Amino acid sequence: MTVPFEKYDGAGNDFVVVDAETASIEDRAAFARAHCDRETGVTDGSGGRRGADGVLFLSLADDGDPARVTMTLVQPDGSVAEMCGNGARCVAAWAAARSAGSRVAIDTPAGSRRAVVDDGSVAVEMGTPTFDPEAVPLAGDAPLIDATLDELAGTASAGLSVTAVNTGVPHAVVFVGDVDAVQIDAVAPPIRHADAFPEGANVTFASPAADGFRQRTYERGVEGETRACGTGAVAVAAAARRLGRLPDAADGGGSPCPRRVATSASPSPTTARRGCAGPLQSASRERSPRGASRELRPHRVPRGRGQGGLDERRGGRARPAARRAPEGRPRPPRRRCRERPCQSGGWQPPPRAQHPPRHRLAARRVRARRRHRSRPGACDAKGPLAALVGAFLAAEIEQGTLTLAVTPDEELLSTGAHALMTGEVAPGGPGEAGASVDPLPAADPAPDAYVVGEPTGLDVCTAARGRFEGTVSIEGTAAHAASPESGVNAVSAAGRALDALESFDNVAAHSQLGEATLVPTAIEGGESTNQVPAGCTITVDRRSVPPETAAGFRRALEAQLRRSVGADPSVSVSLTARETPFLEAFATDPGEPVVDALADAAAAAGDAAGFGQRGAVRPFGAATEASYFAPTPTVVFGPGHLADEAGAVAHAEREYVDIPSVRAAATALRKSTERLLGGDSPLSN
Ligand SMILES: N[C@H](CCC[C@H](N)C(=O)O)C(=O)O
Repeated sequence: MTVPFEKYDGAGNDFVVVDAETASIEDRAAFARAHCDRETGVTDGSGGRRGADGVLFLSLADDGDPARVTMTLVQPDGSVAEMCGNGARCVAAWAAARSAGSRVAIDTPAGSRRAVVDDGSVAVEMGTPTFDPEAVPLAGDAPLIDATLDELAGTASAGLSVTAVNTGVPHAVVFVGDVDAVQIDAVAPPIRHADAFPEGANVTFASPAADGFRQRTYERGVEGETRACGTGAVAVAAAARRLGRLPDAADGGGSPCPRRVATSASPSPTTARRGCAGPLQSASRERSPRGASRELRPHRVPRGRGQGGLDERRGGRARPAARRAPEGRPRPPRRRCRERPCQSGGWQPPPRAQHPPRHRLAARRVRARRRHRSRPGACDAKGPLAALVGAFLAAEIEQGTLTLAVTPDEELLSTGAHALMTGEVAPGGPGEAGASVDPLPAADPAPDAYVVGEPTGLDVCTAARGRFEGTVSIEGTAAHAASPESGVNAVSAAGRALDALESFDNVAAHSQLGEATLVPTAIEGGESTNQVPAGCTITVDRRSVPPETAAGFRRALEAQLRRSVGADPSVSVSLTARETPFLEAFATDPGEPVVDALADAAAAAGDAAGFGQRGAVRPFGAATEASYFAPTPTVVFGPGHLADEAGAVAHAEREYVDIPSVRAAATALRKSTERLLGGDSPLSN
């Protein structure tokens, strides 16, 4: 049998291209193994390279704009790759040459990708890179960010720092001083086959260059180095951004990192920029070596100009902000407890707060008018912050470390908490351009517990639902409404999709949080009243319960919708992109010492202040960043209420907090801290 083929080259990645509509090949893996071989494989007779980096089997749908093509890349070892950046560019050029328009929709196993072919140059939408361990995929349940793998000890790749990212396919990105000096055939295979990557990984080395990075990739499926790799280029950009290795933005601000990254027609290095603004501060208290001093100091601050206690003369490290007098006790073993209230836009005194004379405070409330949606007021979360600061300053601790961290942007993207926990300053996050911070969990020893400040009415909240927003995209084929059979109606298919959303049942009811919910909140489709609509999107709001993650939800929903809607039209689900992790569901075991200690102390303080029964252990009713700190035991606690008998309080014009409840919260936090960091601490280490 003779199989017609073409040979395409994308930035150095070369592919055999076979039109799957005209050539039917039974064993695609055997075909690819035979014809991609660099010694004995195909040649196009023009003196070019023998063999290929893979075979692209392509099916072009009948006319449409954009042209729609299904791409299957079978690699030299017979495996199928979910995505290939340079392959996709070749596919776009191939499809555009066979259709009228310049726009192409490429269906890959990793999802649908749009491409534009313009005068010989091809730009392909590359999707959103993810470090989510489930999506990479990784064997463990923590992201792999600039970390060494123990299992590489004794191999040629021992000690290399790896960052795992999925850009359609998994990549292990390794930054080195000089990519040209890397013995890639020796160094890459141990990483490519590491147990950490249950489905293997492409291994991409990168080193800084004048205008970006130089890159070399050892490809899974090729089992060798290729001359270029599009998903690898995106992986370098994503990892560089995550690790703060991108050059500063020229203007020192803004967020020029694109959400979507397109490979260009030339094999140029990848560059991207970022900028950040706003403070991130935290403070630690611990015994000095002689047990003598306590200090309040910025614990971690961004490198850069002197905001938030920075001192350039000290190489950008924090300078002490305040000290307290020596106490002269011996230093016991270190132990940490973290406290972290969040505040959008940095901490500010409550706008128009009233400060009556001290002796009259008990009967008065601080009222604050919200001037802007992103500036929460008195109870969300200035009251909780005041209580945490009060407790932090007053607590008598006998052992361990108590840290107060104040981070901005809780209401929107949680860039402050994200930086605190990962060391990564997301675009638009706190600090200067190119900032980095010391991640809190890297402290030695790691934290035992976190208390997140929120208005809980002095109750101890141990769980909360997560919140994700996603878009269901249905893509059919447009046709004249007079002959509907010649099209594929995306709006009709949306009916089947809505039914499937009703019955979506991915996760069992949670003991503390009950059922997850899934609500379609917006729907859009069709362009003209006499046309079979080709596209329809449904926006969905998911309130999740453990153990569901955002990535798991997306995958499960897409699978269910594909089952319900069928193959044509195509259905995909994407999560609304954000620069920081989603606020996922969290649940702390109510038996944890931090829960007990705070519940007892809150009950006593509430009682003493005449508030009646307080300190109940219950779920929190609003979104919270607590999942950023979990699975370390985390509780949400503070004075004030999200709503009272007269209606909404938090985020409302009438937002207020009772000063006596701020005092009671501070007392509860102080007493519970003293119990947790006292001589008879119930903490285990
Ligand atoms: N070998 C890769 C896929 C090809 C990626 C590459 N050629 C690109 O340009 O993105 C894998 O199995 O994951």
